[in-house]
Amino acid sequence: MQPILQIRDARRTYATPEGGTVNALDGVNLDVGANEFVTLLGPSGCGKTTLLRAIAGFEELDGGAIHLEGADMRGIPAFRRPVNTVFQSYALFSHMSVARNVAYSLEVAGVGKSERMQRAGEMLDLVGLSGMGARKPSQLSGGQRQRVALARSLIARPRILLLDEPLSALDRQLRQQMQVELKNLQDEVGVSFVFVTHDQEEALTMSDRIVVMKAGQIEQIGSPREIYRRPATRFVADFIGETNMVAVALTGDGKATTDGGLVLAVPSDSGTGRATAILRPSDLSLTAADCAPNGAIPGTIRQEIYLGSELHFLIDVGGSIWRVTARDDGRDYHTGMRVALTYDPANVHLMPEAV
Ligand SMILES: Nc1ncnc2c1ncn2[C@@H]1O[C@H](COP(=O)(O)OP(=O)(O)OP(=O)(O)O)[C@@H](O)[C@H]1O
Repeated sequence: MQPILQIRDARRTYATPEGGTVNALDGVNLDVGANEFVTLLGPSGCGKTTLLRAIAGFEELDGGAIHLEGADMRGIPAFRRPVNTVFQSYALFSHMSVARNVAYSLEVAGVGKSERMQRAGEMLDLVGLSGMGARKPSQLSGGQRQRVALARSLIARPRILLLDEPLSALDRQLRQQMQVELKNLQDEVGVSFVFVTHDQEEALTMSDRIVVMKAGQIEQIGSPREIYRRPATRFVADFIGETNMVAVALTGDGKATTDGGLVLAVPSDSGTGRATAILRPSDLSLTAADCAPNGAIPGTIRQEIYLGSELHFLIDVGGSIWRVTARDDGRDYHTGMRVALTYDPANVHLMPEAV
């Protein structure tokens, strides 16, 4: 099936006031399918917003091409593209009613009032604001205003909705609620979403696929599970959640040896040579040193961090610090205690050492 959005070798260089240049987009390739929720994730300055603005038509590329529904977008102004954008600051018209805000693009397009109001009502139902059309934006909460902005963007039935950190102004609880709602809404309306965030948890929660960017390039594209479980590079492993990374030599018999002489069990088909082994803190379990099974990793608790139902531990393993997340099982673990770490070898992910 033809992708709705095709990006080929997109390049954009900015001249900086300091006299240098920045490659904001440095050869980006990406396809987005119909009804897909794709998230652009990466640290500040990696090029997420530049890519979104190039898709929307607010920014020209220096090289490469963007196709929407098969059509080359070069020279096509923003308002003629089958996309709409939701920004962090929702920029509603404060003097207009909520319904009129939502219907504004239809008003500009000359659609008659009764149809406008009917469609605005449908959109407000969709985003959970039934009956609030007569209010002014100032009479709504932050989360409700963001929903009005969504309704306003969806009313013109774009094929793709671009969302630039739309939840970042909301407090944590509302934000988590809106993450679930936004994903449900996207399923319901069947529009492709390209969502920008630097919040990895948000990306994992909502996306069908995550695009991890670094310095104008794509590091990895994959499902949330692939990105979390099988990071392609150290950068991705580090950026998505907490990680234990250790350099090892694979000995080919389902074993690997760290530079400190520790022997780890790894998946049996792992081959030989140098590699980086990755173990997530939640894949490690903690036991007291005196009841450790064979092959457990010995260590000493350096710090214990209490987080309600979970405990986080920093464990000294032969001079390097490993992170472990454990459920609070009521046992008395304390700083300085000798412990052992156990794990399922199938959960050890191996990466080539160089990346
Ligand atoms: N108009 C501009 N002039 C010069 N440099 C720019 C301009 N716009 C962006 N840049 C630079 O291009 C790079 C990418 O910026 P961009 O806004 O796309 O990053 P981002 O990933 O969206 O970051 P953030 O998460 O902070 O919004 C940055 O190094 C930025 O400083």
